Amino acid sequence: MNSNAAADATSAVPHATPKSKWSKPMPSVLVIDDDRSILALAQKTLSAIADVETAATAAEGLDKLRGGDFDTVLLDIQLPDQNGLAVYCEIREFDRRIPVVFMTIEAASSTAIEAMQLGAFDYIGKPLSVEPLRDLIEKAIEQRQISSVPVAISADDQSADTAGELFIGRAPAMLDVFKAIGKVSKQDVPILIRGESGTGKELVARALYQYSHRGDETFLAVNCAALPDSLLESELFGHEKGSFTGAESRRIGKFEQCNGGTLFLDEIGDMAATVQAKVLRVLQEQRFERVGGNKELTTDCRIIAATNRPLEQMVEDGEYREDLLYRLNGVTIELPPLRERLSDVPALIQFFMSQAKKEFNKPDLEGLSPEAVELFKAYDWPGNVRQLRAVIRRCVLDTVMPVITPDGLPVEVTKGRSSAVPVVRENSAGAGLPELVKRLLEENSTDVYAQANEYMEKYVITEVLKSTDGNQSQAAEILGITRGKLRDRISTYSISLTSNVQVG
Ligand SMILES: Nc1ncnc2c1ncn2[C@@H]1O[C@H](COP(=O)(O)OP(=O)(O)OP(=O)(O)O)[C@@H](O)[C@H]1O
Repeated sequence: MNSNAAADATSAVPHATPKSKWSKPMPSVLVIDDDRSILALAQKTLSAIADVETAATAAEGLDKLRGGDFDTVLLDIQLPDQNGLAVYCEIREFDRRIPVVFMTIEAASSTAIEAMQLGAFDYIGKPLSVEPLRDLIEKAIEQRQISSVPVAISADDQSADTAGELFIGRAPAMLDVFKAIGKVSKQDVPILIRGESGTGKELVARALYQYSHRGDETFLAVNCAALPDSLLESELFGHEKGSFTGAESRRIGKFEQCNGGTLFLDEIGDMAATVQAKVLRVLQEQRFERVGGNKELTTDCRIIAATNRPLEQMVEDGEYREDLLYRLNGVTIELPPLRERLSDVPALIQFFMSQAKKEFNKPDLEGLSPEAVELFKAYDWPGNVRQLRAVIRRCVLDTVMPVITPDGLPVEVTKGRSSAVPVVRENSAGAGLPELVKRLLEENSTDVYAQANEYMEKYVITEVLKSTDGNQSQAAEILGITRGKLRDRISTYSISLTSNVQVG
């Protein structure tokens, strides 16, 4: 593929480099320990590399955490008022990206191992040694930096080299989207992003956040379709201890955590009436109560919502509140499906291919043959950009040749323009598993487990979808996974759906 052509096809919202937490002069570290000598030592050791805040109890620490902007937390595993692991879980609830380093009496204690299993960044044994402590905290801060790389929106074709995600597109409809982002990101109003699954709605939400006045504040995303109604309510608004079976402690919801920040509500159409009413109240009055609580709380949280569902129709059918729809769609950004902006396909191919080439270490890969590109441009991409990305990654992973030709493309793409009724394609799996394992063993493969698992997962999902005539809600229920997870797998494995199931 001509890289210049692809470069030309890449565009951007103008421009101001997105704000980053790292523009602040010093990273900041929170140290929570009831031993004053530890606090003093940490303060002295770390002050050269970070602003250090200290807290002597869990309650004080969590308070400071919520009121601050910390890049790493150094946490004692045994605090007087709360178990360190419980504190850790609350920190994760608040912001999953903050690395937490535990301090333990015995460096290899079982609690420390448990903490690592829960996802802690690392642990360090007491008594603390100055240099290992500084090195570890530096590493943690660096990790935080890496995980906070913003979505870049750039005209630069060095796109794939950028650590963050880029927003590719030059089709007129995408330029309108970029303009809209530029226009409304600084206005503190709710925004509704509409478009089919996989068109990039979450990318738009993150770009809106990064270019807003709240770009240095919290950004949290909730997929409303991924949780059952009762859990969604508690996820969004929190709950009081004992408010329902299993509510063993108070939980702070996303609206509260996100005070001052931006909350992205994905799949906003998938909400029970009770949750719709509570969300509407937050939009109107910024007020809500935790589940099982009487105390009225307030939040200053910008809401960005997304949906691929026909909300107007749902209002007509009595499934969705009209007042909520009007509150949400004051400003709407519409993302066109990929089939309506096929001119963006070459740039997207190049972007995803360069990423995959690096990730899968395929230095000899040159690109896609012109015939293959034509087929990509002729296909209608029912799964939109997410599907295109999954197909490219699969091709790059599978190819043993420097150029990917039509032979290396999935059958739905090579069939030319796909029919309006997509198909659940037969996966020749199931019976083929023993052969696959045998072949992988013969090839001295070192990822037999991953490949066999993928093969099985694809088979199981395809079979269940066939049994439900492509109905995803039923299939998710039968499989015992959320609809969000199912959608993700369908897209990853490029499974196409129909209500009239055929075997390809
Ligand atoms: N214009 C684009 N440029 C680069 N990558 C893109 C673009 N649009 C989408 N993507 C990528 O495609 C994938 C799907 O995008 P995203 O999750 O934003 O879609 P979505 O519309 O929110 O989907 P869903 O409705 O299923 O949640 C992501 O990996 C995203 O980074």
